[in-house]
Amino acid sequence: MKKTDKLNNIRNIGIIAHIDAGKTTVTERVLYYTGRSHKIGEVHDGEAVMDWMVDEQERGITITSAVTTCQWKGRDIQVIDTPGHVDFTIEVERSLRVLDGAVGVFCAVGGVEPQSETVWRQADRYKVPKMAFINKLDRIGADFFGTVQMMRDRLKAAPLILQIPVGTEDQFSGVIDLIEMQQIRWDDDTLGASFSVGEIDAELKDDADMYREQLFETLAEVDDGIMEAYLAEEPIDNATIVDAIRKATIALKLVPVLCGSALKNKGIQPLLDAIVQYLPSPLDVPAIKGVHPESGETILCPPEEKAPLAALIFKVSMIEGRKLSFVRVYSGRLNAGSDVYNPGRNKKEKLSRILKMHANKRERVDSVGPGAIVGVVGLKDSSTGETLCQPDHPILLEQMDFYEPVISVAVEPKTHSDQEKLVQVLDKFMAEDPTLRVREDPDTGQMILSGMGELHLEIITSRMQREFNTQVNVGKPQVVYRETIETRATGSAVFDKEMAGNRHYGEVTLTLEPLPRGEGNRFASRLADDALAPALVKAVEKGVMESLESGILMGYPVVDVKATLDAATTRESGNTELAFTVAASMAVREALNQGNAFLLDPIMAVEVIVPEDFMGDVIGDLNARNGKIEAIEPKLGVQIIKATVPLKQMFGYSTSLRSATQGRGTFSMQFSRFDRG
Ligand SMILES: Nc1nc2c(ncn2[C@@H]2O[C@H](COP(=O)(O)OP(=O)(O)OP(=O)(O)O)[C@@H](O)[C@H]2O)c(=O)[nH]1
Repeated sequence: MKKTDKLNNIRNIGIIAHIDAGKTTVTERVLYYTGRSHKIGEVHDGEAVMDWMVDEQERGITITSAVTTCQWKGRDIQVIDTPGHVDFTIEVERSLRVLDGAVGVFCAVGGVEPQSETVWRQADRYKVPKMAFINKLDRIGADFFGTVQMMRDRLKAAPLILQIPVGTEDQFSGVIDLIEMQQIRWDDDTLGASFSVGEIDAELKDDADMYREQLFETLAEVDDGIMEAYLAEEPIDNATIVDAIRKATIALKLVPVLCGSALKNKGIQPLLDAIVQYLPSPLDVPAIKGVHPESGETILCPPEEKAPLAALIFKVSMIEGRKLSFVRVYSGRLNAGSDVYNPGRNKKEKLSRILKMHANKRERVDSVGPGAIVGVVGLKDSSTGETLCQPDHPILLEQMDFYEPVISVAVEPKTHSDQEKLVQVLDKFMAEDPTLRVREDPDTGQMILSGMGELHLEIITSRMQREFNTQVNVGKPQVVYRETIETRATGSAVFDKEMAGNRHYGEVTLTLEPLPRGEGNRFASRLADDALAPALVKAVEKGVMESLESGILMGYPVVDVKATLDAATTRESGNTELAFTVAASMAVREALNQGNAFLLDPIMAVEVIVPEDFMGDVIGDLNARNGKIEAIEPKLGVQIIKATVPLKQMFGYSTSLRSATQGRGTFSMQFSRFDRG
């Protein structure tokens, strides 16, 4: 087989969905029908192959994205299972970075829920071509066409219906394929492994004709060839239709829609066919770009074996005490036993093993090329979001933006032996999860964990106790703030000490001034070039930046300030970097004291969906919580209220919304920015 043929055969896909839409069940069925797993694990029995962490089994939700490779009709499909809870959007983003295509799974009863919208928009942002699978057609209240309409309204997607369901709720028996114009019926006795393809039932023929007509109309709108043939009423063969759909999907113009019931084993094989037919191979997506770490010059990473290596670490997991890094190769080859270079850390690393992943089972391989997504053992220092390349061809792939942790809890070890374990365990968690931050409270000595949301921290503290047998008392969740200053202020400090027989001297005057929100921190020097040795200016900058890591009010990071070095005094000898770093840090603290420091609240973007009747109460409640209403959009009998609200006002919101709307309101929220609360 030619190399390009091999790349053509790869489909790197993710399954994205709202919590409970059925991603795990769909993935399970995919593994079953592709022959990699011989038993269907039901999520509600806590047996699913992908959900292998105890916590996930107990909660029935998928927390960690696991990648798994399977084969379908000669193609390699690599599935990344992504989490649906908004606390874990970072995991979703990480996976989206390395995918070439995605399947959105929707529940036919719940339709497109706010969190599916969030994930869908993230996929849009990364320009990921998508398909949709409308699941749970066997459930009471299932509404296939209603869900398709919601895709138009809520996701602003252009759905292309390729199948219509036959029967609904407990009568759901199969689908009509609108391209082949055939009816597919699944055999319940073989868990859906066998199915028959035959003529469309007479009473469904008219519907099928109408939806096939619609399919052509939709396709003709985005494809000139189809348009011409359609207008001229010429016959269009199926291969041409498939080809046009593939092009439109990859060009992000249309979203092919399929349907079924994963739990009842219906609809999965055509979904696999469609993944292969319509979603892109690594050759079909634009080559990603990186930059040269020094010159900043743009470098393209074509999916070619001969090109220099460019690979991205998108996840790090600690499994059985070993660090396993998940890597996507874009260009070149990754070879077991070889050295790779991490330019972000200026470090060489050795790859000891490359593993193809099947949920928690692994297969060793010697070498992989472009398009591969594999687990790698042996990387010591590299972490999530970093690039691996060849030392003689350094490249930095774009950094991923991480979300701010906004909630924290204090944890206290229960016994002395727990105390010893705690630090090690936390180190492991931090290696896996860049959104988790840990610091020690200087006053109480407690460890403070900060994360993306209450559930995120709950899962971490519960894994700590169960997987690592480290028992802790967990405090109440607290909001994580930032600190900044209101007014410009100056600080001066001298550090003059003899330590271990050496004199250290440094004297610094600097000014802090407020910057607009979201600008971050900056450092500048106003000194003439020869006034202070460059190494000492660097030492001042280091002191400033370190000092800004914890503010004077409550020890939260200080943001949005500019520090300018105004003056520095040296002596004949003893002008050390250490002294200038410490003096700078002391000067910053003085300036913070003078600058009217204040707290910045995490402000959340909140979206509430309520039936019309309850709108007044819900808006009143949001106002009472110091929220700002940004938009109100009516939609099919409900109102979508978009608001920004300080996180500290959102504790207990779900209970209060439930009682204000007789349980009919739903909401989602996401971190927006730090600002005055
Ligand atoms: N009736 C019915 N139930 C289904 C179907 N697919 C999944 N379920 C059930 O819906 C629940 C959620 O399914 P999961 O597969 O865990 O959903 P998920 O989207 O992976 O959820 P998270 O992992 O929590 O994000 C489970 O109880 C499944 O058994 C379906 O086609 N029909």
